[in-house]
Amino acid sequence: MSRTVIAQGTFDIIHPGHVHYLAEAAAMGDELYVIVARKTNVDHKEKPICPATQRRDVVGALEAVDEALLGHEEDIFVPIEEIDPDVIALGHDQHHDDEAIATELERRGIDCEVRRASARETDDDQLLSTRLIIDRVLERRG
Ligand SMILES: Cc1cc2nc3c(=O)[nH]c(=O)nc-3n(C[C@H](O)[C@H](O)[C@H](O)COP(=O)(O)O)c2cc1C
Ligand SMILES: Nc1ncnc2c1ncn2[C@@H]1O[C@H](COP(=O)(O)OP(=O)(O)OP(=O)(O)O)[C@@H](O)[C@H]1O
Repeated sequence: MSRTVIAQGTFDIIHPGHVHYLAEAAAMGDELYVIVARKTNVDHKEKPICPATQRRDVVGALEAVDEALLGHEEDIFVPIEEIDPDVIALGHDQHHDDEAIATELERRGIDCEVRRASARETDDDQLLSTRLIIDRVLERRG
């Protein structure tokens, strides 16, 4: 039976950390759906610069991704209910509580495993974070 995986994030300025996360998420199953966060739901850091449709289109063009879709504006569990995945792959630094997500999935009758992807490390000068890229741009061009 085919296993469906969901990954999620803001994906404002794409970098190799995103590519690593999505490749690892894809390897957890057969089909990878990626939910792209709406600006209104990004409240734990600066809001994204790029429009949601642009972020979705770039994520959807990555090799590991079967389908990228815009997240729901109010209830983040709506796309999950529709896709009915086997695995939710959380990013290594995502602020969401694994246990709280698992509890809500159970409450809604969604039988799905919650896993964490690993971090991509770098030993050179790569910028594996949207915030670091923006900081560098401001430093050099601001
Ligand atoms: C399982 C899961 C589903 C999500 N679904 C949505 C969604 O439908 N709409 C949305 O705007 N954000 C959704 N999010 C939230 C964002 O994708 C994300 O957690 C956060 O706001 C963006 O921060 P990040 O890029 O640092 O992860 C979801 C998060 C998780 C963990
Ligand atoms: N270096 C990395 N290694 C592995 N996963 C990463 C890395 N950077 C981001 N991700 C993952 O990609 C997903 C989307 O990340 P997000 O769009 O918040 O990017 P970001 O570059 O980390 O942003 P910011 O720097 O603004 O926090 C998250 O699940 C995050 O854990």
